Amino acid sequence: MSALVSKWNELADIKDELAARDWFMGTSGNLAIKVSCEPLRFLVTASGKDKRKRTSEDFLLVDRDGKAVEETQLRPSAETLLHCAVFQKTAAGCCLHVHTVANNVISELYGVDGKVTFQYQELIKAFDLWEEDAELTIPIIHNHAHIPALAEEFGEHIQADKGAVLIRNHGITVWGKDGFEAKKLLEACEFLFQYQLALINAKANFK
Ligand SMILES: CSCCC(=O)C(=O)COP(=O)(O)O
Ligand SMILES: [Zn+2]
Repeated sequence: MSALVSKWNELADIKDELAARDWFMGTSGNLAIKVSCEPLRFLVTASGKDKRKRTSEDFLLVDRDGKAVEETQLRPSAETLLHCAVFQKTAAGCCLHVHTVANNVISELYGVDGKVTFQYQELIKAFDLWEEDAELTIPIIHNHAHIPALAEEFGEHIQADKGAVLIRNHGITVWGKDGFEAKKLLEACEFLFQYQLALINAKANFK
């Protein structure tokens, strides 16, 4: 099997799993997986599609600038520049972006601080934080309508081969060395967000 087909199938499987969690509401979300380093080529979701459906037109191959490599009617995701930033700056192999109610509410609650921090939570180990007092800090950036500006600010927070950034009242983008790691990090983040919201709610109702 060619690298392209194998990466296509890997990304399609991840897309199905995230769809099963209902993380692609209203055609939101976009996914990317690296196919080659030299030259940089990656598969990215086509823009505006219902990502819960599996079709032969779900992804297209783009270059390091996010431009389609072959003639196609498909448009790369409107947010392809964020995936470009990840693949240009790191050795990551996969980058996932989803909108969920939990990640949007957390981004609004903590948006004024520009970050949200988690400590004494087992699941921060997904980010290789093993010390008992370790903290996971996720930056929260402004939701610039101008995608190059969004990608610029996003890029300032890409400091390792794995990471996560919240975009205020928009969604989260995570990346990791491969599809398995990126999905693990995304699930860990969503767990932490849901926990935090449940805790705030429980405390408000605690007599
Ligand atoms: C309808 S959601 C608005 C665009 C967005 O934020 C998103 O994640 C999906 O855009 P795409 O171009 O990747 O379909
Ligand atoms: Zn989005």
